[in-house]
Amino acid sequence: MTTVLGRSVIHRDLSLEVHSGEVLAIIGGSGSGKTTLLRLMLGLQRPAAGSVSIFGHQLGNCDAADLARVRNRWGVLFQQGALFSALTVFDNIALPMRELKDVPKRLISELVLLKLSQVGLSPADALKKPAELSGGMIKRVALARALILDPVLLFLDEPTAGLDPASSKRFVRLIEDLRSEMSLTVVMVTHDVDTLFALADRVAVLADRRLVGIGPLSEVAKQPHAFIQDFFLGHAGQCNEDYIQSYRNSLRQGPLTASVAADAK
Ligand SMILES: Nc1ncnc2c1ncn2[C@@H]1O[C@H](COP(=O)(O)OP(=O)(O)OP(=O)(O)O)[C@@H](O)[C@H]1O
Repeated sequence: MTTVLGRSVIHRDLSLEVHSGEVLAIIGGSGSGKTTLLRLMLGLQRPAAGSVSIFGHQLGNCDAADLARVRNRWGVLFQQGALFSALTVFDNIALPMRELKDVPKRLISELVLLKLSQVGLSPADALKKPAELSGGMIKRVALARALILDPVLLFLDEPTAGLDPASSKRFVRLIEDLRSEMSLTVVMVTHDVDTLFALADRVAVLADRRLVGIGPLSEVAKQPHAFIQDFFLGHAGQCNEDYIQSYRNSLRQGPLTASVAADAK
């Protein structure tokens, strides 16, 4: 696949496959085309050459009904949460269900409250507006909205950006819990090494308009490309299976409910 924006070639002959059930992380320097790649996968942008296929459908060839069906099988967590400031938490989360039109009101209510509790928020939070929420809570509400249609695929754009280290750890743990509970496939863009250690099964590295590395973190981190070496600088001793496993185990310790309360504004 080749992507051109304006006069610039952003990706040249790039090929990427996402495996069912995995967490694939996309990393790369600023301006390397990570967000553009995500937008291509979401059908928000078209490649100049090549194609994007998802659930057996080629995005460029789908009619509106097929595209809607495909979109209903994925959820997206945008970088800033992208909540509507005029809507309550409840209405923000309910939005994708209301767009389906024929879902009964009572079912919408039940599902919104269920998703709220799944992301560690209380029914009282449903009445709040985004301005009344902490950064960690905004991410949780945005995640609840991304999951409201029970997707099989979840896209995360910089899921921990803007969170302090403790909130970031809590949010990563929540993603991991939900991922295993819901058997999700996850594609995430991140620049945060801790988030990679915590979640990624495979890492894809964008640089020089192409993928300069793809595979398990422990293998990718060994590759000599300058961006990869800079990215993992100071983490060389940690990029091995034993460290990654013990880091993941340490994140799982302690009750989740207590840590959720710490995100409250
Ligand atoms: N609409 C556009 N027209 C022309 N160039 C664009 C457009 N949108 C983005 N670009 C350029 O495409 C390149 C890739 O942008 P993109 O946002 O995908 O990078 P990124 O890796 O996500 O960067 P960051 O980590 O800084 O968010 C950048 O050089 C950007 O300037």
